[in-house]
Amino acid sequence: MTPAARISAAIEVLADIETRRRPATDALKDWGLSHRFAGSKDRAAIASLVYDALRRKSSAAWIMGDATPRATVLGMLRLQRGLTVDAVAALCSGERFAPEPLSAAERERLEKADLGGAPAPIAGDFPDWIEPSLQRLFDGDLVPEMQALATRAPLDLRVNPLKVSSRDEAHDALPHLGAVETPLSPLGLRIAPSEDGRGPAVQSEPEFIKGWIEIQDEGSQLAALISGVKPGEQVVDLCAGGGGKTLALAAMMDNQGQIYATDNDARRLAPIHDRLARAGARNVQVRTPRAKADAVSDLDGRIDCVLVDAPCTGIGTWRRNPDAKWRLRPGSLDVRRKEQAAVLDRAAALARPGGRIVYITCSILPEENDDALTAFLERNDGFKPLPQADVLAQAGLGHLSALTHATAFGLQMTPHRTGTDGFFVAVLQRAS
Ligand SMILES: C[S@@+](CC[C@H](N)C(=O)[O-])C[C@H]1O[C@@H](n2cnc3c(N)ncnc32)[C@H](O)[C@@H]1O
Repeated sequence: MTPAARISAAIEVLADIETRRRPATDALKDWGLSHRFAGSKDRAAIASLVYDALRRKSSAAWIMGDATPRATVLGMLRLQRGLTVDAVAALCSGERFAPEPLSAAERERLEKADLGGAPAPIAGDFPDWIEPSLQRLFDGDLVPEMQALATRAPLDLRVNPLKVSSRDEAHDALPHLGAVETPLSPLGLRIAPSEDGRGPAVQSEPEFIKGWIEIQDEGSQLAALISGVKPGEQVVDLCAGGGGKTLALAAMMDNQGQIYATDNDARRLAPIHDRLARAGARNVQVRTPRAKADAVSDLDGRIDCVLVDAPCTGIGTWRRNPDAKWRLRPGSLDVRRKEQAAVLDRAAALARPGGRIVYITCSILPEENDDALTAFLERNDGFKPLPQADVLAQAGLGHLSALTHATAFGLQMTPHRTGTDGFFVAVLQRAS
């Protein structure tokens, strides 16, 4: 397919997403099935155009004065991809499979590409109903923060010390990936986003298969490190899901002590077994829930560290999943808040006297972070939040203090401040 034909296809897919209100992945899959001549490079390039258009949906529509799929894609090419007006016009030749030529009005709009005077939800490309919440956290930085969350994310890897002696060794074994060291996590390697949005096939690399590396955002790596778990501790990973944090914790503990990994959704937990085996993590007991029974009821009051990687809206990962931002509804935030209260209360019973709860979300909404903890502390006396400076110093991550947003109870990472996904972390200690 020509680059122009890919643009026509992206406009078609966006129209499908809008008219049928369906997830981008479904619309892209259907498009691929009904256009079998398109190769994998074409499909990846079209997906990348669609996701970039979703990243900049509001701002692209604003500069074009028009919210149609065509206008959104044209505006995105200018705003997100930095194409000149002539380059956009050359793609819109009107020839076979190419979009129609630019109108005089479209040309004029693209020339100006003016976001001056745009309200924050437009300039920062987010749904306007979350503006008051975001304003509480970001205040004057709201637009740059949200613009950073509308960019493409790099692909981050975590080097696994259970399998490889140093980050350098892993880096040197994978020169063709063009990775560089992440600036904040001592275990991270970073592959910059490619122009066409296609990432390298990391999972096919022999070093991945041998367990030397895992795919994990630097923010998620830091959240695990901030937990400060040590060899010999008793740890529950209460929302272990596919085990991203569990693997990081096992490496921090050098396979000594015990991690109990569980989740209330057995299906989410399923991939953890293969991942643990590949990573050489041997101190993890997976507790798969059976029916409604509590899989960790025997551990109440015995645990040094309960990791709560809570279910959340995932707003902090919008760089990777821009479709989600336009699908978020107040009702889903309410559901997540109830789940957060439930997992926190469950964690409280597991912590031993003097033990700690590490509360993590990949959200930037105060409702899911400090507010959830305020309500928890009101329901559970006997816990107190530990000062972030102390927590970071203990974890050997003092350099994060100046970079992250300090909140009432924890710290907030963001793409703008830390170049990571938007992770929140707070540590609460149970009285001895
Ligand atoms: C953010 S995800 C976990 C990601 C995982 N820790 C990782 O690093 O890959 C949140 C998880 O919480 C689980 N969850 C939701 N409510 C829960 C509950 N009441 N008890 C335990 N797990 C719960 C969800 O099934 C989901 O897998």
